Amino acid sequence: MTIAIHPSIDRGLPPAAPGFAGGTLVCKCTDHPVKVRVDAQSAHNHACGCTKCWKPKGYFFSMVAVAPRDKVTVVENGDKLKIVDSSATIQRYACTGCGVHMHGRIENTGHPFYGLDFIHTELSAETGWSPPEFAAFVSSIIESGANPANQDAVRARLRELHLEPYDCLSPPLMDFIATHIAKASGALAA
Ligand SMILES: N[C@@H](CCC(=O)N[C@@H](CS)C(=O)NCC(=O)O)C(=O)O
Ligand SMILES: [Zn+2]
Ligand SMILES: [Zn+2]
Repeated sequence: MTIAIHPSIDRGLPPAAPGFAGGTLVCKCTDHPVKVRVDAQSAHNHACGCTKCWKPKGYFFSMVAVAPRDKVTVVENGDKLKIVDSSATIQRYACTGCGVHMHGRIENTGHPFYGLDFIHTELSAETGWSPPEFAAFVSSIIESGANPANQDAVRARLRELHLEPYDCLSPPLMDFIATHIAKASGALAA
C-alpha cells in the first residue's frame, strides 16, 4: 500500500502557473468561514512533518509555504481567529470553529523569516500555487505518533514524489538562516 503523505501531495499537484498572483484561503467551517486573501504567489512550499504545523486529520505532514506578510489579509470572519501559541516563533492563527490554521506570522523583526507569513495553499480553490519542493522535519513525524520503523519507507515515498526529505529545513534555507545570524553577530560582513 502506498504511504500517505498529504492529500494534495498524494493526488499530485500541478506546476506553478506562470503569472499566478494568489488567491483566497478559506477555512473548513460551513458557516461563516474565515477567509484570508493572499495577493502573491507562494514561495518555498514544502511538506512539514513537525508537530506544530496544521495538517489534515489522519496525516503526519502539513503542506506549508510562505508569502510576504503585507500580501496576506484577513478578509472575512477574522473574529474567529485565535493565536495557537503566542510564545512560539510563528504565531499561528487558527479558526476557533474548525481548527484550521489560516496563517502564521513572525513578530520578531530580527528573525531570518521576518516579513513572511506561513500559509497552507490547499485551503484555496485557485490552482497555480507553487507546489512543494522538499520535505522538512521528517524525523519529527515520530513525535506525532508515526511508527519509527516506517521512516525508511516514508523517506523513500517522499523521494518518489521528488520531495527530498530533510530533518530540518532544506540546505538552502538552513544556509539562509545561518547567513542572517552570522550577519547579525558580525561573523560575516553585513
Ligand atoms: N521536532 C519539533 C520541531 C518543531 C519545529 O522546529 N518546527 C519548525 C518548522 S514549522 C519551526 O520553524 N517552528 C517554529 C515555530 O513553530 O514557531 C516538533 O515537531 O514539534
Ligand atoms: Zn473555520
Ligand atoms: Zn512545521
